[in-house]
Amino acid sequence: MSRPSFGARLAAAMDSRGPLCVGIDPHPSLLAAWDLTDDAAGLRRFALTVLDAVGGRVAAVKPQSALFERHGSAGVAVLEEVVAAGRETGTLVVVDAKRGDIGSTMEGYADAYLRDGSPLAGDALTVSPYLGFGSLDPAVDLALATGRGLFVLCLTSNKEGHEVQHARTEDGVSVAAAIAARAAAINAGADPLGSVGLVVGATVGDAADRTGTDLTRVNGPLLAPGVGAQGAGARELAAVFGAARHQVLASSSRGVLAAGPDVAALRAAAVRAAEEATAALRPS
Ligand SMILES: O=c1ccn([C@@H]2O[C@H](COP(=O)(O)O)[C@@H](O)[C@H]2O)c(=O)[nH]1
Repeated sequence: MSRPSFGARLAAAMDSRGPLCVGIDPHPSLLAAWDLTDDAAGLRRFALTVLDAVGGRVAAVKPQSALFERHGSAGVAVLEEVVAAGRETGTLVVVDAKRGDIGSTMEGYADAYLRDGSPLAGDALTVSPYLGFGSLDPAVDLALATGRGLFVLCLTSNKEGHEVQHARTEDGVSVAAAIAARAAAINAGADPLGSVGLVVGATVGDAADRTGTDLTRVNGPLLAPGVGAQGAGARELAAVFGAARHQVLASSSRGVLAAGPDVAALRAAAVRAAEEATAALRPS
């Protein structure tokens, strides 16, 4: 039996657990702070501790692939284990690997991260549209066919993102607005939310307005990193997303992970972050 769409599953998860994604980012400095070794065994302990604390309690978790890949095949094996264990908890797993390539090799990435039975396939994948939005077609097709989702980089949280994302295409439309329009076209008619989301940093201030990016028309989830360690909080979430805020999945990694390794303290930090995100994004 086919699973419901990612958009529907995420909407339900955000309604029941709050609009928070906890990033699983095993930075060397955090491993040291948790008294863990900077190797595959340390990664494994770190990531499984985070899942123990927040699995089944938050809408989503987001393992950061780079920090597993830096340990080579042993690190990737841990990422595979974390993806499977995360899905077992019922919390949605967004693999943050920011993949993007020409169409023919994008098929390979889609197969790795979005195919049923692939060990790296979570519930959604972050992808980069900067080889052209159409180059993502293999990922879009496979995600929609398997009930998975994508988060397409649109207005990223880093200070350099504007160099590319605010630039104007030959039609005079900003790159960010063009990406948002392509996602909106794929999501048209989906209820309650489409499965092709965007990444829009909680740190981007009024960039959506300045680039003419209409987030309310995307009809898909908006993954908002930048909460916590990058300086954004409830005020920024409300200001950046305005009328699109009910679509937002706020994401915090170091802001929650700094509370570890104690499981109860991690859980409490995640609950606090989820309450803050709920107050900012879903005011009653
Ligand atoms: O625009 C983006 C896209 C992705 N990220 C990722 O989110 C986390 C942020 O970690 P914090 O510790 O909460 O700063 C990290 O994995 C980034 O690669 C982003 O920050 N901005």
